[in-house]
Parts: sequence; C-alpha cells; structure tokens
Amino acid sequence: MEKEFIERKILSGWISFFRKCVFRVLRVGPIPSHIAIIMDGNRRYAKTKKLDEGAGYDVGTLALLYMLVYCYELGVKHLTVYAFSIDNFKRKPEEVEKIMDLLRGSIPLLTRIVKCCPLRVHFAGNLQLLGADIRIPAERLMESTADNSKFVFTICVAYNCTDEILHAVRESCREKCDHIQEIRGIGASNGLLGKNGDIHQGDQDLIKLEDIEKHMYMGIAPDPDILIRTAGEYRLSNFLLWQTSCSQLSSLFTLWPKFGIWHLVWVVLHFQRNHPYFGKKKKAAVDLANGSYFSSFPPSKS
Ligand SMILES: CC(C)=CCC/C(C)=C/CC/C(C)=C/COP(=O)(O)OP(=O)(O)O
Repeated sequence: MEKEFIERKILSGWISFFRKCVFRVLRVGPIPSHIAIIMDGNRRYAKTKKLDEGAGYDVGTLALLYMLVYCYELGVKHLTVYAFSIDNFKRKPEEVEKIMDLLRGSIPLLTRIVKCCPLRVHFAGNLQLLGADIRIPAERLMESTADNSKFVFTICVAYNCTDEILHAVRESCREKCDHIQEIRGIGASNGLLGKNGDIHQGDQDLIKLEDIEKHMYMGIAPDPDILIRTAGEYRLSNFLLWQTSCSQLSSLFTLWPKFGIWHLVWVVLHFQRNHPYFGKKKKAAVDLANGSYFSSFPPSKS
C-alpha cells in the first residue's frame, strides 16, 4: 500500500515536472493574456460513457479545475468560462439544479483555493436571476478577492452578451442623465432623462464607448485573445459577442470533459503561429536574407 502511494507520488512529480518543461518552452513565444471557453459536450460525454447526465457536468467541472491550474502555471492572466447562459434556464429543472449545485459547491472550493493562490474570482452576468443562496456568497467572494490582480477567473453565469450590452447601455444612460440633471441644476433625480423636458440636441453624444465598456459585466478583463469552443460547435451562442471581434476562434471536436493539457498546448501553439510577433520576425528574416531589409529605411509613413 505504502509502495503504491510512493510510486504514485513519484509519477505525479514527473508529470508536473514535464508539464512545467512544456510550459517553459511555450513561454518562449507570446502567451495569450485572456482565454475564454464555451465548455460544450458535457451531456454527450455522459451519454458516450453511459452515465447519467449529471455525471457529465461533474467530470466537466474537474476538467475546468485542471484548466484553471494549467492557465495559472502557463502565465495566462484571465480565464473566462461560460458556465450558464440565460437561455439555460429553459432546460429541464433537474439539469438547471445540477449546474446550480455545482456553482454553489464551487464557491467554498474557490474560497479555499484563493487562500493558497492569489486569484481574483469574478461572476459575470445578471446575478439578480440567481437564487440568494448563490448570489450572496458569490458577491462576497468577488469582494474579498477584488484586489488580486495576478490571475482573474471569470465565471459567466446567467449571462448572455445581448443582455450584457443592454445592461451597459442602460447604466451609461442612467449615469449621464444624473450628471446632466446635476449640471443643469435640476438635481440628481431618479435618473430619468427628459423629466421637465430637459433633453438637449446632442445629449446622446455624451455617451462614449468607454462609458459602455465600463458597465459591461466583463469590464474588468481585456478582450479574449482566444475563444475555445469544444464538441465541434462553431456557434458563439451569444457569448462575448462584443469582446471577441479580434479573438482567435478555436473549435475542437473534443468533448469538454475530455479537454486536457495537450488541447491547451495545441490552441496556444496555433495562437503563437498566427501572432503578429512571429509574422514580423519571419518577414524581417526573409527581408534580411534577400537584402531588402535595409533598403526601405527610413520607413515610409504609409
Ligand atoms: C464551478 C463551475 C463554474 C462549474 C461549471 C460546470 C460546467 C462544466 C458547466 C457547463 C455548462 C454547460 C451548460 C455546458 C454545455 O454543455 P451541455 O450541457 O450543453 O452538453 P451537450 O453539448 O453535450 O449537450
């Protein structure tokens, strides 16, 4: 028994050493600062393994915890996952309850993880749609980790991007209305522009892009460099539509519970291959080889 325990310890030590070596090699190139994931294929995984549907989500949650560790070790700064969309409320009640149970259980687990890894946990979405038994501990965890900046783990729950945009536009209007009413001497009201007929031509221009972005649920994170979707799906399913205009989309046929370190390595290598950093170096090397590198100096403005 003891021998088996020692053997297992040695093996896990080797695996962790090997992983660190692989990550060190990957870090020679640019590392994505933000990875977002649509974790599809949990029920299909359960079906292929002849398990009940709930077990698919359990294995999916385990895969997510591994991914959290890998991203942290690799030097990624933000990991965002689509855990529950607003549309998911329409699923069978037992399925909704299963995911809610996992979220409920994840809060004490993350609280323990935060004690040894200084990560920030952020729940993005319309949290008012959640039960108070999840919302209140989630808000407390967000508050208590808000100052951790080394790594941000965002769980999108009761989320979809059109709702996020609507929320951000409404909040921006409310903020500007209060501001306008204050400066025009009406006094901060309940935020209704137009009260006392006080709309001026051009007031709409006071709302800037930064105002909207500030009020997005994802406002704390830069736009993702990579958006991964598993289980062979190519749709965005209303996830981070605003934030992914320049992201690399990686659709993998693997079901989410089977997603592991090699899938992550493949996605990061693909990102590095397409990264402008390498493009520029490659072009410079070709130009150097054929002697045209210095012929374009001083560089033209075009
Ligand atoms: C702690 C924490 C954040 C837990 C998250 C748990 C987890 C893995 C949630 C996945 C949610 C979800 C609706 C995935 C889609 O797979 P699907 O159910 O649509 O499966 P299918 O594509 O095979 O139908």
